[in-house]
Amino acid sequence: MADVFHLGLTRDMLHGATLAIIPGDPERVKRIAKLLEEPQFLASHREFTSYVGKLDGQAVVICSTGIGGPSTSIAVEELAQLGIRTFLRIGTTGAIQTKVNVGDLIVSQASVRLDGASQHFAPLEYPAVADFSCTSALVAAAREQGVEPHVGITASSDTFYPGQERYDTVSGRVTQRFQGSLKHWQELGVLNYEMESATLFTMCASQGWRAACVAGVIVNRTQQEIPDDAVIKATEQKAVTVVVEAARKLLTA
Ligand SMILES: O=P(O)(O)O[C@H]1O[C@H](CO)[C@@H](O)[C@H]1O
Ligand SMILES: O=c1cc[nH]c(=O)[nH]1
Repeated sequence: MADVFHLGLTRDMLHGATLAIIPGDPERVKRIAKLLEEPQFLASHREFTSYVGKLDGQAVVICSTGIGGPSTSIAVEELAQLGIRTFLRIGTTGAIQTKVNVGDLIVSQASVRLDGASQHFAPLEYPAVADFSCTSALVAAAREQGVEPHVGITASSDTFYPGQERYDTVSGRVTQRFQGSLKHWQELGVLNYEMESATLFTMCASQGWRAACVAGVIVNRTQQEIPDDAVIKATEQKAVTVVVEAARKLLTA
């Protein structure tokens, strides 16, 4: 029987791992696992697919979070119940600054809390901030791959469409709160939109766990809306390599 409600995992299955790599997309889990030693499929329930493997002999878990804060909060809580204390998110993202190109990587230092789930962990005044050592490991790992990541603030939204001020919907409607918000975030220096980091950072910082986030830029909202499949694949792979090498650094530090 599983030790936790949703993930279908027991503590024994994790082989003592304290670090997890957490993509949003379940399909990405296997691609990450291929870069580990002795990768082993663990479970697949709902949006949560998990593998365990090793980096330099130390156990690492990979578990998808699904899209958005609520499912991320479940994955992170249940992984923490099983002993995980460091969470490295690897995602995809839409940039909103002209200086950021499709194919670039963004490491989030902190996130604007446009989600709901983070408010179930700490009040809105509390910052959604990444762990410094994990963030530094992501930046160092990227540089070692010859990639200079953008490091800065991310807007983390519960919704892909209105919360990220997309008008290309059936109704074409964006509620008042978000009308003009993309421009406002641009002016405030926000780099990008994604959907999980605010929940992840808030729940981890407020409970003494470490979290960081690297994301591959698959669209730039100042240029185009629909991403190219080949670009998605290549960009994701770049971010996957960086997150695995960052995990290795943190495990051997
Ligand atoms: O590629 P993932 O990790 O899922 O991340 C991004 O992609 C999804 C939206 O398409 C959201 O989850 C967003 O945060
Ligand atoms: O624009 C984008 C692209 C990926 N993920 C998001 O949340 N937004």
